[in-house]
Amino acid sequence: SSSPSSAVLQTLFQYINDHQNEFVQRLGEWVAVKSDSSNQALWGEVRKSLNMTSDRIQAMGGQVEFAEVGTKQLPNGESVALPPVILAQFKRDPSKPTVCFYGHTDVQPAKKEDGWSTDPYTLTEINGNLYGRGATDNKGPVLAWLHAVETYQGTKQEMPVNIKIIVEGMEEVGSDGLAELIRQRNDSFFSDVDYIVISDNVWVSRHPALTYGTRGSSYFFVEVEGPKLDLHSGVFGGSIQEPMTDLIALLGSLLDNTGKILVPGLNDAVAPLTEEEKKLYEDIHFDLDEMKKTAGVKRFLQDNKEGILMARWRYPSLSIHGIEGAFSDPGSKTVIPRRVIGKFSIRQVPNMEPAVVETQVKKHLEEVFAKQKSPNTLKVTTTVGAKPWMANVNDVPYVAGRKAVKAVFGEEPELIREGSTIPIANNFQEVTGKSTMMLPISGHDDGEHSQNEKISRYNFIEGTKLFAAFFHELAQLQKDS
Ligand SMILES: C[C@H](N)C(=O)N[C@@H](Cc1c[nH]cn1)C(=O)O
Ligand SMILES: [Zn+2]
Ligand SMILES: [Zn+2]
Repeated sequence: SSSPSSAVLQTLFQYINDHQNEFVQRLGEWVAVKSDSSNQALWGEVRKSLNMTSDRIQAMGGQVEFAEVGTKQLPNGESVALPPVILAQFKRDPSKPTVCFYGHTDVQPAKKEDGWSTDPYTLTEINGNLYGRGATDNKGPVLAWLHAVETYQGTKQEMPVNIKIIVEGMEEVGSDGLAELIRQRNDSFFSDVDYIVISDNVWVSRHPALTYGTRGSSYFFVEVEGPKLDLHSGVFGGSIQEPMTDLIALLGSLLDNTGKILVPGLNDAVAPLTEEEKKLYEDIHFDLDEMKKTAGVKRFLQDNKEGILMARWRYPSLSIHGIEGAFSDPGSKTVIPRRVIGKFSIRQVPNMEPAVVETQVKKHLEEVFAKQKSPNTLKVTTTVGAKPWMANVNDVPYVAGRKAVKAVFGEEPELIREGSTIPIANNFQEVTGKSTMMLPISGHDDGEHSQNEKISRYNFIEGTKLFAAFFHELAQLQKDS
């Protein structure tokens, strides 16, 4: 239509189209930084990615504070300073609503030899897709927010909202220190924030979506220690109880072949499924066969859309991730590892409590280990402990989000939940009491955490338009109220 509102949006969208190559090039510069937070040796790169974010914000006239969030104790007892968190803001107009967007510039590990078709740290465009570690999780979306602000400046349009920004570099390992920072700054940085918006998850189909729930997560380390050094299996095999045998028994006791978690009591807390909730799954677009193809699996544990979405969104799941200390190189070394650490995580849903889950898991593992009658020692520790998060889809930012999706994509968004975890989402809501929403721009097949992670040029550029339109729609809602 030719309303003044749509004229503003058309001007913004034109600028984004005209500058898309510049935006993609900048994403390439960001992806080139190996900001893998899981590897402490790469925290310098994490800091570099935060510095690049800060430079961009400052180039647009924003003020940046690098907030220190304390130290992390390493397994060897040493304490190291955590990468800081960016708290940024632009000049404030008290008559306008304030949006604070949150994102992260750290990434999951990636090596070409893991099976990537291109170098993970060289953004490579193939058939409209931009491949690179962090392209979608979460450098692309963070840049898209900044480009949306830049678009208002570039088109000389007045910013319709005030902007605050939080960017961290430790999300992939559980957002160390961030919850405490939010508590400390609740009465200062957050006091004038109206809405917190996160864009760190994916759609479930080719249709745009708004997300109103995420699962929580607890990460477990199960350590079994035996002999004082690795031993020859030809000499000691058969005469000692091997730590790896104990660990396999422990890990094997956690879930069955239907995906059911076998830790006693754990499933009891799960919120019951209501008829009303059941109906919500019917209209979601989700192509089971395409999903199978994308993931390269022969079948899922559930044979219908509703079953798969419920397993992803509203039921807990347990995944075993690895065994530290086990022989994992190619070849056939005949060693008995002296100490092994099994790693698994449990995704948590409403109404589960990470602290209760931790107690249940520890009790279960201790009981299984007791049955092993092992002379070895068992140690169970946890990290992360993130709660699930749920929003009210009638809140103002969801209304603005719907209008913005309509303006950019010409359709209504799907209302979805997310199986992954954004550790800080629940803290934002509980500590600040501010309305928190998730506005994803990443595609359902972007492969977060996988080989060949990507964001499509379409999602990156239309996503930038979505954010620009979101600012506009949010301000319009305030004017209309
Ligand atoms: C959804 C987000 N992009 C993400 O990948 N989050 C991580 C956070 C996490 C949870 N446990 C440890 N890190 C995830 O869901 O794996
Ligand atoms: Zn992420
Ligand atoms: Zn991630």
